[in-house]
Amino acid sequence: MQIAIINGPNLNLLGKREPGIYGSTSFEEYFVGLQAMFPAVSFHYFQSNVEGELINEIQRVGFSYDGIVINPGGYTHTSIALGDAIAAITTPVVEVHVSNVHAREDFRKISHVSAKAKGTIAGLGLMGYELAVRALIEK
Ligand SMILES: O=C1C[C@@](O)(C(=O)O)C[C@@H](O)[C@@H]1O
Repeated sequence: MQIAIINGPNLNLLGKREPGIYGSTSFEEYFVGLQAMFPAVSFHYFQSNVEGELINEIQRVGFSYDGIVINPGGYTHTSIALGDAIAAITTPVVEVHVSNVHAREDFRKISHVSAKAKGTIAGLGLMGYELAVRALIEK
């Protein structure tokens, strides 16, 4: 089983960035444990701060992989093109947010991705990624 994890802008700074909101673990550290939790899954990790690169990656994996876990970062709230890319592909997508976007500024309550995703997990920290993987495996 092949699952792609796609992280959007500023998520390369997890662990350093606003640790009170996003925690003090980097994604790279967390990813080691995540892979150990699901030995039967072949993971591919991609992070970019560039909207078009995220769309290219969604298109690249979106017709052959078994699942995509995406945290689109700030593009969640602004990018119609990212939502369109998720609507265009056949691979199921689970949207993850480390923080509880519904308990923060109003602009974070809007997502151009949620309606195109199988489901959304928000506010459970990095654990959201493992829950998303479980959902993709069990569906
Ligand atoms: O960059 C991010 C991270 C985020 O997607 C999260 O994981 O909580 C929430 C977004 O609002 C924010 O722009």
